[in-house]
Amino acid sequence: MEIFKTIAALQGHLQNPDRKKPVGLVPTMGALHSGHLTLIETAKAQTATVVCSIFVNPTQFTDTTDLDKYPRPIEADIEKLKQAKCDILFMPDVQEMYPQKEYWHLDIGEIEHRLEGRFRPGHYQGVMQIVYKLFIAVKPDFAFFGQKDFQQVKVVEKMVELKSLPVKLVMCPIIREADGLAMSSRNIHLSTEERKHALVLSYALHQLKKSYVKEASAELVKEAAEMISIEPQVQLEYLEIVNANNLDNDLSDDSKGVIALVAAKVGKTRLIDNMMLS
Ligand SMILES: Nc1ncnc2c1ncn2[C@@H]1O[C@H](COP(=O)(O)OP(=O)(O)OP(=O)(O)O)[C@@H](O)[C@H]1O
Ligand SMILES: CC(C)(CO)[C@@H](O)C(=O)[O-]
Ligand code: BAL
Repeated sequence: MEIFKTIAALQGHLQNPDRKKPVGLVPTMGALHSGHLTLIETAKAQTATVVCSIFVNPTQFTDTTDLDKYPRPIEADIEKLKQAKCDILFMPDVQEMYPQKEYWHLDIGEIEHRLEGRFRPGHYQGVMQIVYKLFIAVKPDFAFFGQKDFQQVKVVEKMVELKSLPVKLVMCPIIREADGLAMSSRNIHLSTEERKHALVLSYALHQLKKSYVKEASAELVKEAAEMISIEPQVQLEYLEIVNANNLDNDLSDDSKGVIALVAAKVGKTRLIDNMMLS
């Protein structure tokens, strides 16, 4: 695996005529787990050169403590990527990606402000800013994202459309621990007790999936939210059933599916999860 820390070195390498196309990009913030490795595996199956980026992007953090304590086990990450036979690792520092202070704003409408956007205002502008920079640096034919960050996929989709970027997005399924907890780099912050309480999130989503009928969705959300709220150390931020096409509460045209999304703090750790219901 080749490792690059600068855009110039990465581009020099990618422009080599021996470099096989298509190129697939897997953007991450590191602290890699099986969810990330599944993205790499999918990228390997669908493209000829796989670039994984590891960059803890400061502009998408709305909480400085969250940024400071974000796990950064870089040596272990490099080892995992080598074992997964990733072709290229791009791991720039903050100075490389943001050599100067710059303004970014792209109006993508309501989709930015719903759900995560309500609790992390400005988060998706930061995500779009860095994903745009990565797309310009790597020029991938395909980019791979996890369904765990479903709203992020929708946001990036909108950016790709508005900026007319020649990249195809591939969304990969959520990888879970054996007991149902969605894998997340932030799970390592959970104590043993909190880890048990966190299970209520995936359990509530499974219950919603089992009992989902469109007409009863408000009632079902209320019941599931109550179940989450009574779990010790779990503070629910949102639980919503929305149209998977536009994240709107209007389910009248549900031809692109319906999805339940949840976010909660478990102790001090903020977790998200979601599940398609139809
Ligand atoms: N459990 C998972 N299953 C599938 N994809 C995942 C999973 N967890 C993360 N991803 C995807 O990996 C990519 C990089 O995510 P990131 O590095 O932020 O990891 P994370 O585990 O989501 O971390 P965080 O704790 O910050 O949410 C994103 O596209 C994300 O959706
Ligand atoms: C896409 C991403 C790597 C941008 O920093 C990040 O939001 C993430 O890890 O999902
Ligand atoms: N996985 C999304 C990145 C973030 O939480 O900032």
